[in-house]
Amino acid sequence: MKPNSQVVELQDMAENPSFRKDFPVSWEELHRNARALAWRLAELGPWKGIVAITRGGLVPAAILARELDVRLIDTVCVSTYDHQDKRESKLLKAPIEGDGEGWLIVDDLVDTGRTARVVRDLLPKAHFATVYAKPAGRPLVDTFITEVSQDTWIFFPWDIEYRYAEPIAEIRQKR
Ligand SMILES: O=P(O)(O)OC[C@H]1O[C@H](OP(=O)(O)OP(=O)(O)O)[C@H](O)[C@@H]1O
Ligand code: HPA
Ligand SMILES: [Mg+2]
Repeated sequence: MKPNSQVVELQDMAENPSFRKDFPVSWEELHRNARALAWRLAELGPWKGIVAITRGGLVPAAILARELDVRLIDTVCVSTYDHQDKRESKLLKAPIEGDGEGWLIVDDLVDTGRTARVVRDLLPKAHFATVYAKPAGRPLVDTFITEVSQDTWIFFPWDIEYRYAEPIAEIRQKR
């Protein structure tokens, strides 16, 4: 997202027919959900290590690593979106070698599942965990915490800042 452009982005989003609802997530909410994910994953471990899908998976991976006492952390670098526009998934850096058995793959969310499919193909035996899931990507995730509808765009705390919020009545008047 461009700096200082949240209002513009939210208006863009309202005009984007694919994403009709916005779902802003605070740092506290993300932390709480990532810890809830850690409780579930703690029962399924122990884990050899974590593979974080950059960049969105880095913050949840750090929280999970702390909670699960995992010190071995790798990354797989995949880029699929240019803000809300989908592109070809590009693999910029591969993760550990092997089939991923005993490893945890972590991302912030699955949306269409395109990114997840790329990483699952690389590490077919790893356990795939995300904080959020949309219905199209849900079958690709082993463990997640919160489901949101497909027409929702999740705004993560690292992509937003505190701003004046227009009253709902005024937003509705303009539609
Ligand atoms: O299920 P999908 O439709 O593939 O969408 C989910 C992926 O999209 C986002 O990453 P993005 O490509 O925007 O890169 P980023 O994590 O570096 O922001 C998000 O962090 C997931 O990795
Ligand atoms: O809803 C979303 N929010 C942030 N990044 C994303 N990448 C795909 N879908 C989303
Ligand atoms: Mg990502």
